[in-house]
Amino acid sequence: MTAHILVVDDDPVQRRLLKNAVERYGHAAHLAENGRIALEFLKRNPSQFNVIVLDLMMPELDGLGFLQAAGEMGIDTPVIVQTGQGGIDTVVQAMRAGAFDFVVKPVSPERIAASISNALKVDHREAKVRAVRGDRGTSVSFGDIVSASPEMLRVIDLAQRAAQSNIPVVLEGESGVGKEMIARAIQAGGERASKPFITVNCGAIPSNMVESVLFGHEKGAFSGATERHVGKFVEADGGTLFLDEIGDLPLDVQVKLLRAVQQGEIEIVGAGKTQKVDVRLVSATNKDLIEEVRAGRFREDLYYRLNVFPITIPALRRRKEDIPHLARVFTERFSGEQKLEHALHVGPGALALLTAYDWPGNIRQLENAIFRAVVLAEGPELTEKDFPQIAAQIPDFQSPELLATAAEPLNADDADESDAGFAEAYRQSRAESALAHPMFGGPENIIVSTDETGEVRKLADVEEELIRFALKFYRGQMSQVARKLGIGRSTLYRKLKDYGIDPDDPLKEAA
Ligand SMILES: Nc1ncnc2c1ncn2[C@@H]1O[C@H](COP(=O)(O)OP(=O)(O)OP(=O)(O)O)[C@@H](O)[C@H]1O
Repeated sequence: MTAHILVVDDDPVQRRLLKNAVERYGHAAHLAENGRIALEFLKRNPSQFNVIVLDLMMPELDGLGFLQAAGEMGIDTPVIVQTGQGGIDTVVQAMRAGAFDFVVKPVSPERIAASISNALKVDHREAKVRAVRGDRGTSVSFGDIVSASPEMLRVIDLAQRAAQSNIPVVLEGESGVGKEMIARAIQAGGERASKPFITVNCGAIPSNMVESVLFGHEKGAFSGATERHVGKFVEADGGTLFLDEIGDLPLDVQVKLLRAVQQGEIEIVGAGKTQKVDVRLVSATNKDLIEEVRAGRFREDLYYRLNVFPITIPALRRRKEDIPHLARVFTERFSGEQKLEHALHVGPGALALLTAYDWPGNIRQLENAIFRAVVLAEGPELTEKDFPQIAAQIPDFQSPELLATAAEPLNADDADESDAGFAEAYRQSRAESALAHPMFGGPENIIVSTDETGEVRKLADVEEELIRFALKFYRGQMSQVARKLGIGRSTLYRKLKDYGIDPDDPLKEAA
């Protein structure tokens, strides 16, 4: 099948090279000199192209501007962005804006062809997936939030307490750490669960519109106000208003927000009177708000009003224990959404790689990486080969095949800081496993059926080993362990007692 590829690049040499590469692999190339011209093509015929190859640095409308505008137009053609060396921040932004893949310039014809071929598979299969993803609904409970690290368990504990009252909460954390997810869980876990949850991205609204968006306006309130507009505060009445990127709120609107918080009333633009509202506020920021106060960009009085209950959600690289769990949960979910007959597994190589990476775009970036890997996977297991972009960014990543050598002595000098998480845990758990079960020094994830004399082992011994393994595997999360083993929690506790297993240290032999 001939696919139609739109190449958007302001550099004529690049355009020609990409055109040649695209045509060499049997596709038709269409060329645009910048984002504006590309958008015009799309306006004329939104489904004309199968894949878009987009330069990020362009005059008139750059790559990010194009992605945003295309998203607003509902264009869902997979976009491959081209970036210069070291432009990881822009790549993260591009991925966030919906890009499918990225290639680093200068790009070889083979690399761009492979990326186009992947994007074409997504183009075919993803339409179905998108429909399912769109249906997932927005209701999130605390049970949906994957958390294994002590840091995240603490966040959940604080958030659950906040959910019990109407206390204003500020969620702090980098982009993609899960602030909105926690905000939704707070709403769903409290008495306002059945009431509206309204989100406003304060950073995305033009500053002259913020007041009208938040508080609404009457018809004729200002030139262009041809209709009455209901503001977000009124929409959220009785429920929760999630103010995302609160640090971007203009100072004059901050004064009005302060009144809304202090007195529970708002003034609709052009109405000349106030209106009572009952709104629970959850705010989020990826800025250091106190720093914004010091710099005079955020009102101190509003800061103290909103920040009654601050919760900081750490970046994913600070809680690497969560990565394997998130990876498994996302893989299972996307396998289901893809309607795969059997859910894919995440192999140890992939887990080690994903854990070694620092994820500047946090959980959103991990989720997108797994989504793409599941869509494109060929076999029953995701391996490190399914994450080429991640692998390319950790050139000294140690292949897990090497790590899998059981009693290999640990050499701390080998692992740099980013490797430390899973790779170290993996080696340690293998070493511990070999110590605790010296006769089963084979790969950790194998339960051997015969003992050293060649006879079949006792059922109880195998059961004990499996329970110890499951406790380690699910990091002591008892309800998950019981569920996965297919037994009730009370049965699990009885068995722990019978076998003398300490759930906090499952590999320790009973005294
Ligand atoms: N602990 C978690 N378990 C499962 N999924 C998560 C978790 N945290 C975040 N996610 C998923 O990661 C994605 C990003 O999360 P979310 O939008 O809540 O982040 P955010 O911090 O609000 O990002 P931004 O600041 O960019 O708005 C979402 O798809 C969310 O469902």
